[in-house]
Amino acid sequence: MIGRLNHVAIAVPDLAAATAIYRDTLGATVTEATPQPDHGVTVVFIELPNTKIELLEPLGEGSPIQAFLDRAPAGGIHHVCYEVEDIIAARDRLKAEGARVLGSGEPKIGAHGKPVLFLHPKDMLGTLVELEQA
Ligand SMILES: CC[C@@H](C(=O)O)C(=O)SCCNC(=O)CCNC(=O)[C@H](O)C(C)(C)COP(=O)(O)OP(=O)(O)OC[C@H]1O[C@@H](n2cnc3c(N)ncnc32)[C@H](O)[C@@H]1OP(=O)(O)O
Ligand SMILES: [Co+2]
Repeated sequence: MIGRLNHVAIAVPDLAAATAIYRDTLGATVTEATPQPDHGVTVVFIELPNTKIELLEPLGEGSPIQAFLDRAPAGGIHHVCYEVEDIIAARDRLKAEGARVLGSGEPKIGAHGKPVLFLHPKDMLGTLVELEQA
C-alpha cells in the first residue's frame, strides 16, 4: 500500500539555525520557511536527490510538536512520510487493522497541497507516520 518515502521530518527549536546547518554546512538545497498555521508548525524542506528532509519549528499555541521538543530540546527525528495512491482507502484499511488515525480522522491539506493523515506512533513501532496522497 505505501509507496515512496516523501520525507523524514526533524523537529527543531530554531528553524533558521537548523536551515543554516543543512544549507551552509551540508551544502543542501533548502526552501523558504513556510508557516503552516493549520498544522501549528513552520516548515523548511531540504531537497535531496532521492527524498526530502522536513525541518519543523513550533508555530503558535498548542503546536503538536511542542511536547516532543520539551522532551528533546535539541530536536530530533519526529516522523516519516510515505506516499499512498488513495488516502481514504489507506485510512480505512489501517483502521480496520487497528491502527489509530490521529485528529478527526479526516485528511488535512499538508505542506505539498495534498491530503495528509497521521498514525499514532504506538501503533507504528514507536514512529509517528504521516501518509500523503501521491
Ligand atoms: C506541515 C504539514 C505536515 C506535512 O505536510 O508534512 C506535517 O508534517 S505537520 C507535523 C506536525 N503535526 C503532527 O505531528 C500531527 C500529528 N501529531 C500529533 O497528533 C501529536 O504530536 C501526537 C503524535 C499525538 C503526540 O502528541 P504529544 O502530546 O506530543 O504526546 P503524547 O503524550 O500524546 O504522546 C504519547 C506517546 O507517544 C510518544 N510520541 C509522541 N510523539 C512522538 C513522535 N513524534 N515519535 C515517536 N513517539 C512519539 C510519546 O513519547 C508518548 O510515549 P509514552 O511516554 O511512552 O507514552
Ligand atoms: Co510531514
